[in-house]
Amino acid sequence: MPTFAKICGLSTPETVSAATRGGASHVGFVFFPKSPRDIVPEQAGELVTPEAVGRIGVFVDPDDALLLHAVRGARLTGVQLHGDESPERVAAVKARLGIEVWKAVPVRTRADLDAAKLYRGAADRILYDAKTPKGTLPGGMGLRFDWKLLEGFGHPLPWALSGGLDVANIAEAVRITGTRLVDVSSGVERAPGVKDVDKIAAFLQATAQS
Ligand SMILES: O=C(O)c1ccccc1NCC(=O)[C@H](O)[C@H](O)COP(=O)(O)O
Repeated sequence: MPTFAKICGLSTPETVSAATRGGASHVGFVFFPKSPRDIVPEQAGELVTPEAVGRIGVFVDPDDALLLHAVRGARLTGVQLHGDESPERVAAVKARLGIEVWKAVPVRTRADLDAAKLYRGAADRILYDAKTPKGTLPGGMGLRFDWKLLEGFGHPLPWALSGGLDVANIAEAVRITGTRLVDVSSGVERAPGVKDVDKIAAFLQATAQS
């Protein structure tokens, strides 16, 4: 079974092209002003991707106006909710937008995984990401959690793994967790918010071989 990859936090034609040429199944655009990867929906809309590649917008506790604007402007096929959105809010977003909804679940301990169960029937996919320190960004920090926590966990929904992945650790991450979809941001950057086409290519190649 192949392992698919989402390259997150893209903002230029060159890096989007590196992701799609390298076989990424999804690209991610961040709509969060505090992030160094923040992009306006119209700019994301100009970034061309093949039909088969999912276009996922990343949001932190967005209101409906932002969601609707971004879905249209950036031609999103899905949204990733990376804040404190409740299961009810996630279900309402899904009903309103009618596209795929991913819910990020921050993980540091095994007990954190239980939050994923609350989103059964609300989200389409859980994205397990590393819990970040208070006062910092909720994602895109290059932090990883103990992947062994996922061993034996009964996943309530389709899922993806993220947090601190890079070319050097992707094979181990896939081996330990058995994940079929990974998500990366900092691990394919040369500085926060600055993606590197060679790192994107190397990560996707290593993922395909995992
Ligand atoms: O990437 C950001 O700047 C960001 C900001 C606010 C919320 C979420 C964000 N990113 C979400 C992602 O999907 C990242 O790819 C994920 O957190 C993994 O990031 P990294 O550990 O840097 O690979």
